[in-house]
Amino acid sequence: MDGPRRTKSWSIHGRTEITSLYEISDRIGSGAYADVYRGRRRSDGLDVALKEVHDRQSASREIEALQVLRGSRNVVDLVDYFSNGGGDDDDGDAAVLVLEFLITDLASVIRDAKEGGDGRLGIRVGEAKAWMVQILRGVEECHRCSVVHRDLKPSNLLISADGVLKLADFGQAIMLQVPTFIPMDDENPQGHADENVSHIPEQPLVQDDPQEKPTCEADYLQEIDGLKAKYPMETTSLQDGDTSCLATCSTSDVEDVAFKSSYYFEPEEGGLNEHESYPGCSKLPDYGKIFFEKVENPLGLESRMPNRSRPEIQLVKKLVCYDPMGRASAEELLEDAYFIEEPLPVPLNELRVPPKSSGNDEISPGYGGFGSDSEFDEFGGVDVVTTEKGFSIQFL
Ligand SMILES: Nc1ncnc2c1ncn2[C@@H]1O[C@H](COP(=O)(O)OP(=O)(O)OP(=O)(O)O)[C@@H](O)[C@H]1O
Repeated sequence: MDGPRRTKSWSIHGRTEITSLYEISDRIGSGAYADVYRGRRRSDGLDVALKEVHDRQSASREIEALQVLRGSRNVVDLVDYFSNGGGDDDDGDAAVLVLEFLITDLASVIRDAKEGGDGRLGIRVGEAKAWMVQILRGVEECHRCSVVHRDLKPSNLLISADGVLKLADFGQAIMLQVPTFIPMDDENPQGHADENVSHIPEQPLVQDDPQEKPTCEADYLQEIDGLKAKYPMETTSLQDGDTSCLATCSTSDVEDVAFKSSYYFEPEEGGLNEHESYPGCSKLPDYGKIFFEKVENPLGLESRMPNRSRPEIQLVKKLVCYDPMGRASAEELLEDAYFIEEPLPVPLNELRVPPKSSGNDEISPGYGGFGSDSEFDEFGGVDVVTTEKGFSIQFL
């Protein structure tokens, strides 16, 4: 007779090194790679979320990134972690991250605003700005530490009861240079994270020499080849990373390690060409894999965003700029005129923080699923068609 079937939830409840320190209660979420449980630290009653990650690479990426980002106000705090014991998910000893517990997320805020929770429809401009500033601060903190999140979406932006927004879910994150590790036991005298750590990324997630920047096109292409060799192409199903990559218009998860961002815009004879919108884009490794349907008589953002202020439209333009050299950084955007014009960002205690609600954006959408995840609705639907070269995206 077969023994009892081991389920995913069995593993965390059966691990005494975890249950001796944390009381584990309900499962509060699950995603492509993880099950998340609510918990309480036995020593002091701290509310935590225990994230059991069923994928080694995702776990090591998240642990590395969160260690580097410890102390960042707008990034979820990694309280502790337990490495996996060498097996994969089915061995029942997945890595478990102990995170500060956050009660809701931005997807719930948006959903609540659409449904008119609290008797008010929509998000006031001052509230939207306050959320945006916090997102930008979180992104700026990541980039300052050379962490690229690659999976930003409303359900990965968690929010505390007092309105502090924190970037979470770093399972797709990459490090662009060697991180300075802060040993967990600096702030954790019990030292159990250290004892349990067998965490060594299967593949290095960092570049060998962060100082060496490509100086010319040949160096740049050589660097891309080197990175490709170092991070072989993964064959993954359509998970979050792919979706995020789609949002930045790249086609694979791993190839975009440092520089990837490709667009294919079929130039017209004598018309708009790559020197106008994205100089050098044809030299990028994935050039030609994605193309957009030609837009006849483009109307411009102004017509799609009626009744918006000029700084607001300018801000969006800075965000959607094709050329990464022309695209604004989070640091620059934090200084943007939009955030100092009236109405100003509201103080955190004026933000509406509705309870977490479940919606269809909890599971990452596939390529066809843009419409449910955010305010893409405002821009109409998206039609994605597989083609011989890759796929084409048509904004309807
Ligand atoms: N620190 C936390 N506090 C409260 N809830 C959390 C926390 N971390 C995660 N969750 C909940 O668990 C869900 C899944 O977590 P997370 O997004 O990190 O997992 P994932 O498997 O990487 O998900 P995805 O499919 O989005 O990649 C989240 O949407 C959230 O509802």
